[in-house]
Parts: sequence; structure tokens; C-alpha cells
Amino acid sequence: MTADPLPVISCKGLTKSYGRRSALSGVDLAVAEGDVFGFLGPNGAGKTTTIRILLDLIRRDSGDVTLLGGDPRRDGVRLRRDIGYLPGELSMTSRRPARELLSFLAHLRGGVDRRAIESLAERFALDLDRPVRGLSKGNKQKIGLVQAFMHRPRLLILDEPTSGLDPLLQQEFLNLVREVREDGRTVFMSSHVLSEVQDVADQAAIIRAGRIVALEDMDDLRERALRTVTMAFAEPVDAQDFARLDCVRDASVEGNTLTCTVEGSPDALVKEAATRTVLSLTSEEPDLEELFFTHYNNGRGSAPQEEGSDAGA
Ligand SMILES: Nc1ncnc2c1ncn2[C@@H]1O[C@H](COP(=O)(O)OP(=O)(O)OP(=O)(O)O)[C@@H](O)[C@H]1O
Repeated sequence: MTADPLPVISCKGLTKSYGRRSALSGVDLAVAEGDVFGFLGPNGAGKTTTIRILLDLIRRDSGDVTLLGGDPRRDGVRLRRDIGYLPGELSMTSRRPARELLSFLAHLRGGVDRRAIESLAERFALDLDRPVRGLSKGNKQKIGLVQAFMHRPRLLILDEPTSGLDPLLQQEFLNLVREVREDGRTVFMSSHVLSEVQDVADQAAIIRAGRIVALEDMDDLRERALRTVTMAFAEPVDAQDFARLDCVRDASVEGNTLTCTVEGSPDALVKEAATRTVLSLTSEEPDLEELFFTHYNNGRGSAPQEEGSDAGA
């Protein structure tokens, strides 16, 4: 048996205050190599503060941080080469075209194949020849993403990466994240809502008021998820034939149509259905967001009671 490899990101007991305002009160995180990790939380929860501490852009008050086996304070030069970082707030005021800005950043990272920049720009429909200054928020975000991905870093730390992207580009971004994961590289990304990361994440954590209040393995969550399945058959069916299956709940039949709820793998249901002629099948995607929050609100997590709720997380 081999020991688990060291996490790519490890924080223990991270605290940070801005003056008398506490932003982080003991954050623990461990992100495994090759994982996509969703870091979720409402506005002001501490996501950006955590990310900035990871990258040594601000100093923690206490706690330990290890990144790619190094110390962000001591090994900054090496880590910057191995990490792609997208800040939450991009300040880009240059009159020069995006191409020049990206070439400059590529140079700082020891050189990047020009084709990598061109190909990323094409995927994000980014015009490299327009001056950066006049670009929209979404277009600036695209530059931010290109510079984070272009040097094929081992670790990507992305602060609200889909902010300002239209739905098609959000999908393109998620495709890119999948490719990074297939490469065995690691992505840590923050978001307000689970739905933005659920299709690609291996793990997701929620931070609230400076504390981690939930941590979930996304495969486990999907396993537990319920989905509603409707099947129309060529001839009448008996609800009992389906209700007896372990994965099926609440089976009911109207005419030739079966409606039921499926927990976990639908394999047994599909096999039972396949002994008849199936005319149509619909399966509603499970609402993982609801499951995620129901789960930890039901006592598993120790979420501090907060006023109101913010954007789902
Ligand atoms: N430079 C600062 N000076 C004072 N307080 C700050 C500063 N930066 C953050 N804070 C406070 O620290 C807390 C955590 O903020 P942070 O930006 O880390 O949250 P966040 O989860 O990234 O929020 P958002 O989703 O809105 O970006 C908030 O209460 C915020 O007001």
C-alpha cells in the first residue's frame, strides 16, 4: 500500500483579521493533486482572503500553508511558475493590445508557446489585437483566464473564474478545466454557487463567515442524489415491477407511463425497463445544490447561524 501523496494545497488553522474585523477564523483545507476543488461561499465569506494568503499576496495572522510542497513565503519564485492565478478583481488599464500584455506575462513566466496563447484566445473568442483598456469586463476576464492557463501550470487558483462570462464561454471554461484535470493537474476555484462547479468538481467546500462549514466529495453527493425518471412504454406496465427495485422510490403508473424517483445508479431500472419496448425516457438532473445544503443544514456541518442567505452558498 502506498501512502497518500501530499496535498497540493494544505492550510491549517488559517486566521486573518483586517483591523478588528475577523475575516478568517481557523480555515483548514487539503486539496489533492489532480482534483478540481470548488471553494464556495457567499459574499464576504473569506474566499478571496484565503486565496490571497495562499499566494502570499497578503499575510496570514496565524496558521500553516503549504503549496506544491513549498512555503508561499519562501518559495514564491518557483511557485509562481508552477501556478496559474486568476484574481477576483482584474485591474487592466494598459492602452496596449491584449497580445502584448500576454506576451509580457509569458516572458515573466520564462516563455510560453505563442500558439498556446492563440489557441486559448480563440477558444474564448478573445480579440488579441484590441487595446486592453477599452475592453468589457467579460473580455478582461478572458485575458485573465488566458494568462492563468497559458503556461500549463501544475496548479490553477481561480477566484470566481466564470464571473462576467456568457453561458457558452462558461461551458468552454469548464471544458478547459476538464482537460487540466485529465492532465493530472489541479484546479482550485471559488464560486458563489455549487451549480457553477458541480459538473467538474471532485470536492467542494463551503466557507461562511471565515470558517469551513461543509466539505463534500462530489461523487458521494451524486450517489445520494435523487432524480425523477419518466418512461413511456408501448404497452401497459405494472408499477410493482419497478417499485421492488432497490434504486427506485415512489413508482407510479398512469396509462403506459411510469414515473419514479431513482437514487444512485439507475442500472436496475434500465435493465427492468429493457425487457419491454420503451418509447421515451426523460431523466431530470438532480439538484445537487439543494442536496448539498440540506445535508449540512441537517446537523452534519456546524454552520454558524447567519442573517439571511446569499446566492445559494
Ligand atoms: N482589504 C480589506 N480591508 C478590510 N476588510 C476586508 C478587506 N478585504 C476583505 N475584507 C473583509 O474580510 C471579509 C472576507 O472578505 P473576502 O473578500 O475574503 O470574501 P469573499 O468570500 O471573497 O467575498 P466575495 O464573494 O464578495 O468576493 C469580509 O468581511 C470583507 O469585508
